[in-house]
Amino acid sequence: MGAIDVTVALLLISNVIILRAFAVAGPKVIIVGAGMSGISAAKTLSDAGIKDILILEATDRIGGRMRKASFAGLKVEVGANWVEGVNGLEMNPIWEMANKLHLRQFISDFRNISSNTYKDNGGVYLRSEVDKVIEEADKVKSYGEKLSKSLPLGGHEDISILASQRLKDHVPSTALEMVVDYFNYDYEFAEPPRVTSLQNTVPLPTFANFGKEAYFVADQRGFESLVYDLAAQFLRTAKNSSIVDPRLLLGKIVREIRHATSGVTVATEDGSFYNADYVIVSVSIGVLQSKLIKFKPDLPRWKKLAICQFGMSVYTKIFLKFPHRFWPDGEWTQHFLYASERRGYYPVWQHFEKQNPGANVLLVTVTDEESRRIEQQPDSQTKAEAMEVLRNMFGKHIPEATDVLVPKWWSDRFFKGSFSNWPLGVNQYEYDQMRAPIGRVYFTGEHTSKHYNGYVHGAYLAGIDLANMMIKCIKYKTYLTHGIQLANGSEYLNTPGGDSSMFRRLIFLPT
Ligand SMILES: Cc1cc2nc3c(=O)[nH]c(=O)nc-3n(C[C@H](O)[C@H](O)[C@H](O)COP(=O)(O)OP(=O)(O)OC[C@H]3O[C@@H](n4cnc5c(N)ncnc54)[C@H](O)[C@@H]3O)c2cc1C
Repeated sequence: MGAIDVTVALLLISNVIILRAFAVAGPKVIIVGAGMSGISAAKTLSDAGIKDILILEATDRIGGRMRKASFAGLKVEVGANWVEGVNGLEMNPIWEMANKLHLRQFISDFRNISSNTYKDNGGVYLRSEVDKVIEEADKVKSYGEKLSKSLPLGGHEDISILASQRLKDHVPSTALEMVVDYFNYDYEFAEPPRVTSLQNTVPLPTFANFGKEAYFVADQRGFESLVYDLAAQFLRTAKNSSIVDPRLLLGKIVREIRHATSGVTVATEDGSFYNADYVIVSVSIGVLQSKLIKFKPDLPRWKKLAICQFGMSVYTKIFLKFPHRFWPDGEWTQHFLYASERRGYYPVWQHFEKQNPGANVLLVTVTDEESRRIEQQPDSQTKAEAMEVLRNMFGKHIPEATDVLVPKWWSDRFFKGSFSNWPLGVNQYEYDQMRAPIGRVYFTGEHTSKHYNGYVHGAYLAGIDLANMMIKCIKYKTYLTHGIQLANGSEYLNTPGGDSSMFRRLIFLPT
């Protein structure tokens, strides 16, 4: 399968039936997007013998939100950086993959953060003062966990994390309380506790199942090398390891997906058309919300509502290069906090002296509204703001940063944010609607992971689950739908152990 002649395509697009006449035997599957979930879905199909696949990726690389960049002589991660959820009851598959490749990774130990919390008017807080605030926050969190577990499963009584704090009569309000609160929640979900669902995030399945530890990847090959390694297991590569398989097309921006009971046609921005039996859409929930891709016929209203209700947060990692180090070095100093009265103002900092001694690089993370604000201003302004904060922490005589890197995930039309966050107001049923296929159009991506939305392992597992579901449908010549009453021929589908409990009804395709 490949690009078909544009004139023929224009003729064919008006008649999907004719298009099908050009098809060769066997299911063909187009995968939109070559991030972790798209590649993991494609590999699962390939392993099951479905080799007639075509991956259409908008950018000039694979990996999506796992992306390294060159900065100050280093390779830094502008997207995913941590293997989150390690050393628990279950094995995080990403941890296994990272170890197989011997990625350089460092445990992130935040225990000493209370010795490294800075006031916005200079100096650090007393350790005992910060410990007291952390202890109080931990008590409120434990209360939230108990409350969350007591809520009815349907989600109709879900509350926000902030509401649980209010119930415990503890709403962070001082600069110190706010930065600890930010560190506990916004630093993980990239949205504030007022937005985030208690029931679906506390406790978080990632840490409950895979373990509480997180490992920071600092490897010149990049975290993205996991995706390349996965791709190389089923796509042809050249001697220099670059992927040369014609089933992966880069720079292909999908703008339209036509779907019917007879097949699908995918149109790209450069005027090409591709036809197949099925399409898997692995773009982010932010891209789905942005309508970059038009569906014809349009997605049903219930599906669009579910997509629009879910959260796409913004998490921005700002890197700054300095001529020399002026921050404390040594064990336990890697992470430090800045407690501003303006919640979320350049709050969480990190140095790389352990990973890259002498690199003289700092990383500061901002999220949500601050991220959106920063994306809209010149990087020089962002650097000036960060410098002012650093001078508040370390004094007037620190050197000026010589370089700054500000990734812009929110403005990028192929991402529209960093990762999904489960907002208050979306129950399990609506979440399932967001993930549900529409006829021959299937959806994957981190935002469709049953337990691990927002994470690399969520993207990986969602791709596998979705592909397995599709394989079943192909095998039984069926397709799945959700949320609508079907005509004759509908029945129930049970897939024990699978992730398709949401898909209640099954309809037979006309053959
Ligand atoms: C700043 C940041 C920090 C993060 N930190 C962590 C972390 O520490 N640990 C962790 O586990 N997770 C982290 N994540 C989340 C993690 O990166 C994602 O959950 C995961 O990589 C998503 O993979 P995906 O395949 O679902 O989506 P993506 O990686 O977004 O893949 C989708 C692909 O679709 C392509 N695409 C989009 N539109 C089109 C179109 N119209 N046509 C064709 N192709 C298209 C995109 O270019 C992209 O390659 C972070 C993410 C970001 C951005």
